[in-house]
Parts: sequence; structure tokens; C-alpha cells
Amino acid sequence: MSNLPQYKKDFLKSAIDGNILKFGSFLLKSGRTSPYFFNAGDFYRADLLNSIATAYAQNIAEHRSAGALDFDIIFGPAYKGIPLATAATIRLGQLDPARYSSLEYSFDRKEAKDHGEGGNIVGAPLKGKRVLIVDDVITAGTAKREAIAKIEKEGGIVAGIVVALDRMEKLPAKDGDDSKPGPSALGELKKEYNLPIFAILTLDDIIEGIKGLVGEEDIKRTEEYREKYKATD
Ligand SMILES: O=P(O)(O)OC[C@H]1O[C@H](OP(=O)(O)OP(=O)(O)O)[C@H](O)[C@@H]1O
Ligand SMILES: O=C(O)c1cc(=O)[nH]c(=O)[nH]1
Repeated sequence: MSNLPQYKKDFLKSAIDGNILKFGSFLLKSGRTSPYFFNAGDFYRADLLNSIATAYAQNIAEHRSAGALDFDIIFGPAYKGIPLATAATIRLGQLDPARYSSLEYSFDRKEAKDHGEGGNIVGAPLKGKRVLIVDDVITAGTAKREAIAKIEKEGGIVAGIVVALDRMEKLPAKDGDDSKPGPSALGELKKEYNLPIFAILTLDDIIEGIKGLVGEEDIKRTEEYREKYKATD
């Protein structure tokens, strides 16, 4: 934790204090069972939402200022990405009004709407724009691939991805044998789509940051999970 920038430390503290980071047994979208879970849906109070919005805004502004990221619009994949992308957009506008007060956002519906305005996308149109995906967690990368496909279908150009947490896991093995070493979901997405992808926190940051704050047994099980699923890159 000591080497993390202050805004990441603050963010991790609010995730622990707000019980967003949980320990137990959780079935993931990938089918893996994890001893820890980061539930971004639990940033549901004004102060907590402000903490995650600030962390995204700092991270995005930093990478953009460094020339590592450029975009016209922020996109939040349904469902949990929606409030996160919205809050990050507001926070960027507050942090640097000269650069971000006209920043746009949009999000998708999981199921297309067949009445009223119809369609799959809510918010600013994506056509011809460079789109930054803001989402909660990357595990196997499936949700990000789905978001990329939706954005491209709308004529948007995916410009990057920022997540709150990179679980640093290897891609699920095609033959189902997860005991073999394998590359990370994040690394493969980066290569395959030639995209900048950033995470505010990684599993390594979390394991370092929870020491002394959560039970020894939870830390041990999380370390064992990391050992089992950690990617080679
Ligand atoms: O990297 P992956 O293995 O794809 O998994 C991680 C994603 O899975 C969950 O989203 P989900 O699609 O369940 O939608 P939700 O936002 O409605 O919870 C979670 O919110 C992450 O975004
Ligand atoms: O992989 C997932 O499904 C997942 C992991 C996690 O820590 N948090 C979450 O919302 N989903």
C-alpha cells in the first residue's frame, strides 16, 4: 500500500471501510469461485460514489495528460458501469473544467428497447467518436469484449479502457484446465485490440492494502486464489 499514490490509497480505504471489498465465497461471471469480491454496486452512498468517481477522474486525467489516452466520450457498460461512468464524467468536469466540461457520456441497455426512442444506447451518440470504456472489474475480459462489440456496432472507435480493479487473472483455459499457466485477460485485450487499458487497483495492491485490516484467514485464501489464477504477464 505504501508505494501507491495517495488517491489510490484513499480509494482502497473507502472500498474497505464501505464494505465494497468482501470476503467469503463468490461465484464469478467466468465460473470461477473467488474468496474475495469487489462489488462496485455498493458504492451507493454519496461519499462512497464520490470516492470512486474521484479515483477514476484522477486516473483518467493523469493518463490523458501523459499522452497515454485520448477520447471524446465515456461509455459505461450495463449495469454497474452506468453510474460509474456517469459519476466519473461529472468528476472530470469538476476537476478540469477547461478540458472536460463538455465531455459526453453514454451507456448501453442489456436488452434493446423497442418503443419510445428505441435502440441499445442511452446518452450521447457514439458514431465517429473515440470512446473510453469505464467499468468496475476485469476478470476474464468477457464483459469488455461485449462492450467493444456494441460500441463498434454503433460506429464508435474504442480508445481505451479504465477499470477500478484488475483481478490479474489468467484467461480461462479453452480446454477447461485452469491449472496451466496463461496470459492475463487485460494483457490479451490490450494486444488484441491495440488499446491502452488501465486499472486503478490490482489484486496485488489489495492484498498489500488489507494486511492488518481483515482476518488472516481471508488474506491467506485470497493469496492462494492469486497463486492459482495469477496470469504469467
Ligand atoms: O472480465 P469479466 O470476466 O467479463 O467479468 C467482470 C465483469 O462481470 C461483471 O459484470 P456483469 O456482466 O455481470 O454485469 P453487471 O454490471 O450487471 O453486474 C462485473 O461487473 C465486471 O464488469
Ligand atoms: O468476475 C466477476 O464476475 C466479478 C468479480 C468481482 O470482484 N466483482 C464483480 O463485480 N464481478
